[in-house]
Amino acid sequence: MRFTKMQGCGNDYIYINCFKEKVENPEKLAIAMSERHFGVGSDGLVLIMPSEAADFRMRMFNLDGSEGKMCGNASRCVGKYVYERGLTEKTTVALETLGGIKILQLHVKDGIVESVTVDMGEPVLEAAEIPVLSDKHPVIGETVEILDRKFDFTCVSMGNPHAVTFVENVMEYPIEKYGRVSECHPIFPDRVNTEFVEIVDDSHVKMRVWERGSGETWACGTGASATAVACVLNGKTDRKVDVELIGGTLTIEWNAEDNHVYMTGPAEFSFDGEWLREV
Ligand SMILES: N[C@H](CCC[C@H](N)C(=O)O)C(=O)O
Repeated sequence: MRFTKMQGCGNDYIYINCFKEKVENPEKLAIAMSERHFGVGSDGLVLIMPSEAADFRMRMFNLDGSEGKMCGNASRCVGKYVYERGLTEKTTVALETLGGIKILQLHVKDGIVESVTVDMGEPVLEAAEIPVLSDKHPVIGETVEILDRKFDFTCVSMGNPHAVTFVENVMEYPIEKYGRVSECHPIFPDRVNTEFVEIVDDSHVKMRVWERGSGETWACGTGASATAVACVLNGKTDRKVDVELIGGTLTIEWNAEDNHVYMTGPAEFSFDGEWLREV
């Protein structure tokens, strides 16, 4: 089975063109292919599929085999893939996901998709829809005890659940120690993606993420979007903010007119390959 490895800000996935390949058990395949030693090595698996409701459909699976409802970095890579591999000539592409239909704006120069802007839709702030067990609305400053520390979380869904907390010196922060526990904390019935955010100034933050189902990744598009919303809700930044991640920078704008969150960032091919194992 042929596959393509791509990454957006270092959040790397294996992409399979399901117009040509048949995937029987994506959960098992995600686990097998994502494994670094016996497999390809990645943060998970993304299926590019036909859609009845949009131009294309994307299903994404974390490296533990769990299916994510939406993936920001993968949606940009899908946009680049379908255009440069000739599946579409459109530069505005509708992508069906479990988190709804997302509109991708491909920024093309000389036939190459240099970056993509994704309309991530409106942030969801109702506790029950995130979901998080909290009686706050919006869920700002929800104090949760994790190991030896108390964290104040701002919770947002971008189609998938996020818990954002503000820290100092994020690049040195022990996020595995705390992220691994917050991921499975009982107040998050569907588990959660946890973002640790350091404010640099009104339009620039640094963020690291412990992702549900994948552990620390070098970038998270839905997480960067949730981070921008949390920063605005807490009065820490403007509505347009550069989110600096380990693997690169995403520009996020929470538009005051339409309440939509827009994410702009890169997408890159790494290599094509052929998977030879029966899974
Ligand atoms: N781990 C996430 C899915 C991947 C999201 C992230 N890689 C992104 O770019 O948005 C979840 O289970 O909700």
